[in-house]
Amino acid sequence: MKVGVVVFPGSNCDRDMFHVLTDVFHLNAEYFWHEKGLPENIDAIVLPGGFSYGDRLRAGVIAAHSPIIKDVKKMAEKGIPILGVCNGFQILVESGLLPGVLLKNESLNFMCEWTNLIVENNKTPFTNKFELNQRIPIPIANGEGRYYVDDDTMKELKKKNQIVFRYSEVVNGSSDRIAGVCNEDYNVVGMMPHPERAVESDINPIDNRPSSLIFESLLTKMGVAR
Ligand SMILES: NC(=O)CC[C@H](N)C(=O)O
Repeated sequence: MKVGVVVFPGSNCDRDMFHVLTDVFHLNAEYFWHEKGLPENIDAIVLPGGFSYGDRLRAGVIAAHSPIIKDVKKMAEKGIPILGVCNGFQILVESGLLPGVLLKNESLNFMCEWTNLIVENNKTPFTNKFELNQRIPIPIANGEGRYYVDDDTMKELKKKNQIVFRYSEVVNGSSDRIAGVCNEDYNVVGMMPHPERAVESDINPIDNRPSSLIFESLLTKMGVAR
């Protein structure tokens, strides 16, 4: 199986993500520059974090108009697992693949700290190894991390079980403490915290096991034994 890691001008977590996919989880991964198309033989896609186009206008909005997004949308329709992390999540909402928008944190500060997530939906390709309500210690690093949806969309999200992760406490003013959501088919997931910074014990002072389950869920979904 092959995972495509999409790279935009200003992506800066692409190598960390690639390292984790290949060196930690022994997956076959390949970088794809945003101006290119995606080949048919891609089994999963990751949009990594960073500052695409310097977060100009609004984080993720310019990257959402990149040529590669057309192919990402086609893959999403086919049901291929797609994960957006931080700026990747911002790009997924700006491209319309996920509902809502990421606004500046309530504090207006860039926030770089450890948070705790609670798993709210364990039926996605990135959460199938979790128990519901399982806690994930995981770092955030963003300026525009405040997830916002209007009341009607919030009702829909709840009805369709599209809230995947919540912060255990108020972190940045996100609607309903939402840290990650999925599309109606559950195959497209976006999250603000960085699992690729939390799966190795030497850089995770708390517990690297829960974040690892995000990648192990993908392995399970793809039928890759571990
Ligand atoms: N870590 C990242 O992906 C960068 C954060 C993001 N572009 C922001 O500051 O909102």
